[in-house]
Amino acid sequence: MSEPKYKRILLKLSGEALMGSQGGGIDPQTLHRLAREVVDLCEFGVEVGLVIGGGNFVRGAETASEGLDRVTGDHMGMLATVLNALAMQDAVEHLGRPVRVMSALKINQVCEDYIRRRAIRHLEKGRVAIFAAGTGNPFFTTDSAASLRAIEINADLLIKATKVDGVYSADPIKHPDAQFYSRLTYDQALDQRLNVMDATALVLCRDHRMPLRVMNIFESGAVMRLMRGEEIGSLIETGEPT
Ligand SMILES: Nc1ncnc2c1ncn2[C@@H]1O[C@H](COP(=O)(O)OP(=O)(O)OP(=O)(O)O)[C@@H](O)[C@H]1O
Ligand SMILES: O=c1ccn([C@@H]2O[C@H](COP(=O)(O)O)[C@@H](O)[C@H]2O)c(=O)[nH]1
Repeated sequence: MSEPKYKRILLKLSGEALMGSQGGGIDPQTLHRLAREVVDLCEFGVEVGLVIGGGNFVRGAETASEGLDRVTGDHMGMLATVLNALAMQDAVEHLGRPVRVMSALKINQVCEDYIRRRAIRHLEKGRVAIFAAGTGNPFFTTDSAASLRAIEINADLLIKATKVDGVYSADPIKHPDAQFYSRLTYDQALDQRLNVMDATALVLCRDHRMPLRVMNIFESGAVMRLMRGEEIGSLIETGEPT
């Protein structure tokens, strides 16, 4: 396929995967590999919005269980996503691709504020737009931020690139014999509590008919193959009303 199957995508990258084999932080080789893949997608003609998690640094729910105030922990988590976004901006820029970080929290000496119309303009101009600081609100996750931004920028597809190959009947890390689903509806994922993505994010995508592809972040070149028309990972869609 010489034309990409999807014109505009929102790619959600797992923060935790960025740490590579290290116990935390950012592994430079993993960062570079992912940046290369993003730039390759742009060169193929895909407009790419990115959301990167913060799990390689802080998760508010985890720090709360250790005694830190939940909202403070969530603020720390959102700032962690800014660290990842800035690192990715640098890596993408080094590969010669124009890129902008836009933050949901105001830190405009470091990066741009998130303004929807500006974000769309960046994408139209072929710049990678990295949406940092999640939704800007505590008690949410970057999965919800990814769903929100995908809908706002009118993406053709939301991709969650994570640590597993797709959606299973149960968490495949805890249940290696779980069944793989290549296609399912949001209602199925919600009813069966298939926790590959949080419920808020799934409901938002379902209600706005945003298709979601869940795939493995560690499989090099997989997003490009998807753009070339291959079936990779699991596709979640809004079912037809009964
Ligand atoms: N039914 C399921 N199918 C597939 N994965 C599942 C399922 N239930 C739970 N999971 C887990 O969900 C995880 C993906 O979500 P998680 O929020 O942990 O990661 P992420 O959003 O990619 O990372 P980060 O929070 O670092 O950005 C998978 O690694 C998998 O272990
Ligand atoms: O809208 C949001 C997004 C994120 N957070 C906090 O950041 C961390 C890291 O994000 P992950 O999705 O877990 O990678 C998250 O655990 C929250 O603490 C937030 O508060 N609001």
